[in-house]
Amino acid sequence: MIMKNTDIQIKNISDLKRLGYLIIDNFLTIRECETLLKTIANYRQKKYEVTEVYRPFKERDLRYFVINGQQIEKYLPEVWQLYENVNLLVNKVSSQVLFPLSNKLPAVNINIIKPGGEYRWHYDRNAVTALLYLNSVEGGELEMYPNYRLRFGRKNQQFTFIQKCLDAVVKLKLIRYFFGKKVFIKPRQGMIVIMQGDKCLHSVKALEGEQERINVVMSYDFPGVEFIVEKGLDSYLYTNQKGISSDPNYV
Ligand SMILES: O=C(O)CCC(=O)C(=O)O
Ligand SMILES: [Fe+2]
Repeated sequence: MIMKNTDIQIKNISDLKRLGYLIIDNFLTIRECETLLKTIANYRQKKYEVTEVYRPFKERDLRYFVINGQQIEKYLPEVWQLYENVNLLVNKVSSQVLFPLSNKLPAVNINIIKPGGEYRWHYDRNAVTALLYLNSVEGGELEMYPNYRLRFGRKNQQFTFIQKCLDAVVKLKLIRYFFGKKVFIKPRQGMIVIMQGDKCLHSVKALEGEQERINVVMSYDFPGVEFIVEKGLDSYLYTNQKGISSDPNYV
């Protein structure tokens, strides 16, 4: 079973709070990654659900394939187990008590980006996200502006109009250039990146070469957090449903 000892010594344990993100190389061994990749390949061979999502977007599109958390719980229990194990690590490095999301669809995902695919600029809706990279690829860097958000506060967990405006301003290329500090993280097999997803503006650069980019995206939050925007964002991220024009992260 893939079960990393979460008691590993982490030299840069304070990075999450200090920088907004933390990188642990070789969190999984090459062998563990290859085993997971094989399990995912078997899942795909059986023609279980993998949703293709393509939404053109200013500057960078959302173009990827995803296996959602409901499918993972049912058909890929080892990945669900990993999600629960990584929860311990996330609590340790954040010094917080966080939990898997109660909405299983976005809780843990396998993202598959094909050559030319990319992932739009965004904030995650949850507090902490762990990204586990199962292979090393050309291009497809995670680009991030850590701790780069002006917060106006939330009303009933719903983003206000003012928050939407603030986000739109800080996302502007020129504003990012002058006020942000961009970090590039090249996907390396077995590496895990833990970040404050709702504070770090991030995206994935277009993938180059021939190989697919496969990673596991694990989301955690405080107990009882519910997102009013949930239904809209779920169909935005996990389906190709038409007629969703604006970003349902905000209302
Ligand atoms: O794949 C990555 O590196 C980031 C994906 C991401 O930001 C997300 O799924 O929310
Ligand atoms: Fe994200």
